[in-house]
Amino acid sequence: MRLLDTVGGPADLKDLTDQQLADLAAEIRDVLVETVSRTGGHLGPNLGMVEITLAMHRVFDSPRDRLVYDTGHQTYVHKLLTGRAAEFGSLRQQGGLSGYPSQAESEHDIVENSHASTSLSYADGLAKAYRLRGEDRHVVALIGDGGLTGGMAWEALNNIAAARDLKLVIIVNDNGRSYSATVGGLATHLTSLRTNPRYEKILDLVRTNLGRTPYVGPPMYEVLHGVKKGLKDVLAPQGMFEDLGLKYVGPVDGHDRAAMEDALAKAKAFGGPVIVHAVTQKGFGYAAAEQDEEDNFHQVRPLHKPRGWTDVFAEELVAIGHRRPDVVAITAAMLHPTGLAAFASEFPDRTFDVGIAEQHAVTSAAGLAMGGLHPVVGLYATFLNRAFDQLLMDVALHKCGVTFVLDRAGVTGEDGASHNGMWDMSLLQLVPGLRLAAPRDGARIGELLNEAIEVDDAPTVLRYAKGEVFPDIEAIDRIGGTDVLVRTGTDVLLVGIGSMAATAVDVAERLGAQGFGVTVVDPRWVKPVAPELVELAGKHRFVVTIEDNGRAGGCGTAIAQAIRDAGVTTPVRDFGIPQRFLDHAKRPAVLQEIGLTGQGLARDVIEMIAQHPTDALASEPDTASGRSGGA
Ligand SMILES: Cc1ncc(C[n+]2csc(CCOP(=O)(O)OP(=O)(O)O)c2C)c(N)n1
Ligand SMILES: CC(=O)[C@@H](O)[C@H](O)COP(=O)(O)O
Ligand SMILES: [Mg+2]
Repeated sequence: MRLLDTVGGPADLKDLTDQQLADLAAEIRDVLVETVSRTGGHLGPNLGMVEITLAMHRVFDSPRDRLVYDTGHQTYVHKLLTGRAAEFGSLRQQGGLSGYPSQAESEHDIVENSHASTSLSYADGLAKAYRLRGEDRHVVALIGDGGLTGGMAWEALNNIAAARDLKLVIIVNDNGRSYSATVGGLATHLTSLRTNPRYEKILDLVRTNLGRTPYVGPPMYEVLHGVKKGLKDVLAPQGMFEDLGLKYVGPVDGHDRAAMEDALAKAKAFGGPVIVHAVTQKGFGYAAAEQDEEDNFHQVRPLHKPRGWTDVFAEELVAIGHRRPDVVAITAAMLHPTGLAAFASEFPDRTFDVGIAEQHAVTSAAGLAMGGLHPVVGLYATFLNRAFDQLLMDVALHKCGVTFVLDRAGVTGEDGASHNGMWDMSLLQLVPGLRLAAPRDGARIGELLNEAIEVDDAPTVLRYAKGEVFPDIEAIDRIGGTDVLVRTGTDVLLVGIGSMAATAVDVAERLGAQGFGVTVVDPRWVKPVAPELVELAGKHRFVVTIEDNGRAGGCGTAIAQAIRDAGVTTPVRDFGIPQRFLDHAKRPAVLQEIGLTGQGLARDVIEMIAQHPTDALASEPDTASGRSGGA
C-alpha cells in the first residue's frame, strides 16, 4: 500500500518519520508525473511544491489556519494531502477535480480565482478578520516569484508591513520562473541572493555544523542568526523586505522539507507578518521538466500541437515587424503562450516583458504610443479585465494607437471559471473610440492585424480563441467591411462573430435543410457596429447574433441597440455564453453544455421562428449546400 493512501488529511502527516516523509514525497512526484502527463495541467509548478506543501501542512493546522495559494495552479500536492488522492486521476476533467482550489471540493480550499498576485490581499483580509474576531488562527499565503511581480502584491505588502500584529506568514516560492524566467528588478534581486555561492556555502556551514550540536546548537544558531543575517547583508544585501518593516526568514532550500518546517515554525512563532523566502526549482525531481527551456513544463503541452490561432498571429507579427520598425511588443510574463516569442527573437530590443503586470503593460503601452511607437500588447482575454481602467483612461482617453491581441478569448474550458475569455467584448463596448475585431480564421487574423496597426489614434483589439485555428472561410461577397459567407434567403440574418462564424455557417445549413433562407455575415470589426448590419437587418425577418463572449453587454446587445436606434423593427435574438461562472471541462464539452453549437443554435432559432408566426413564406434556398454562388 502506498503511504499516500494512508494520508486522509493533514493530521496523518504529523507523525510520519523523516524517511516516511521522503518516501511520501517520492510517491507524490510519481503520481504527479503519471497523472498530469495524461490529464494535462501544471506539472512543473507542482513538482516544485512537494516539500513546501508537506511542511505547510505539518507546521500549520489547515483549515483552522488558512492556506491561500496565489494563482492556485500549484495546489495539486495540497489536494493530494487533503483527502483527494483517490480522485486525483479526474484532474481538470468534466465533473472531476479542478486544476485550482475549489471550495466545493474541500474545506482546505479557499481562493478559486486563478488570476495572479491576489493571495496577499486575501491573506491580509483574512488575518484582519481573525484578529478582529479574536480567533487565534494563522494565515499562510503562498506566492511565486512571478506572482510577486504583480502590482496587487505590493499594494498588499505595503499594508501588511504596517500591521505588525497580523498572524500572517508569506511564503515566497522563488523558482526564478513565471512561464519563462521572471523579469524585473525584484527578480534580479532574488536571483542575486539565490545564486551567491559564498553566501550559500556559509549558510550550509552554519546550518549543518550547528545542527549537529544539540543544546549548544539551537541557541548558538540564534546568536549566529544575526551573523547570518549580517552575512546576508554583506554577501547579498537584501533589505528590501526588511526595509518595508517585514520580518524576513531565508532564503531556505524549498526542497529540504525539514528546513522548510524549521523556517515555518520560526515564522509561526513570531506572531506577526513574516516572509519566508523559499528557493525551489520548477519541475524539481523530473529531469524532463527541469531541463525544459521554454517553461519547465509550466503547462504540460501535447506532443503534437496543431497549428493554432496563436501561431498565425506570431508569424504575422514578425512580418509586420520587418515592415514597421515602429511596432513593438509587450507581454505580461507570457512570451510563448501569447505567440510573442518569435517577434522577441527577431526583434529583442522591441519586445518588453513586464512581468505579471497587465496594468503596467497597458499604461506603459500608452507611453510607448505617446513616444511615437505602435505597441502590440499580447494578453489572454481574461487577464485584460485587470487592466480595464488603464485601457479606458490611459490608452483610449488619450487616443493612443495601441493594438491589443487577446488570445484565449471565449470558452477556454479546462482552466475553469476565471480563465474563460468571456468578458472582453462586453467590457470593450464601453470604451469610446476603441475598435474591436474578431477574426473568424487564420486569414482574417492577418487581414485584421494589418488593418489594426494602421490605426494610430485609437486602441484596436483583436480577439481569438484557444487552440487549433479554424480552416479559412472565404467570403462570397463583401458589403462595406462585412463579409457575406452564405446567402440563401431572407428569413434569418445570422451574424457570426469571430470563431462563431463557422458555427453560424453550420446553423445556416441546418436551417436550410428545414426550408429557411439565411444570410450569414461576419462583420470582422464588431465595434463600432457596422452600418451595413442595420441595413441588412431591415431586409430580413429575424436577426440572430452568435458570439463566444458573455451575453451581458456583448456584441449582440450592441447590434440590437444599433438596429433599434435606426428604427428598424426586425426582432433580434443574441446568443452567447450565459452570464455565469462556468465549471471546468474541455472547450467542446462546455460549448455543448451552454448550447453554443450548430445543432443547439439551429434548434433554438427554429423555436424562435415558430414563436413568431407570420404569413411570409420561407424563402426558397438557392442551393442545397446553403451557400449561393454569389451575386
Ligand atoms: C493576472 C494573471 N496574468 C497572467 C497569468 C498567467 N499565469 C499563470 S501562472 C503564471 C506564472 C506564475 O509564476 P509564479 O507566480 O512564479 O508561480 P510558479 O508557476 O513559478 O510556481 C502566469 C503568468 C495569471 N494566472 N494571472
Ligand atoms: C495558470 C494560468 O493562468 C495558465 O497557465 C493557464 O493554465 C493557461 O493555460 P493555456 O496557456 O494552456 O491556455
Ligand atoms: Mg515562479
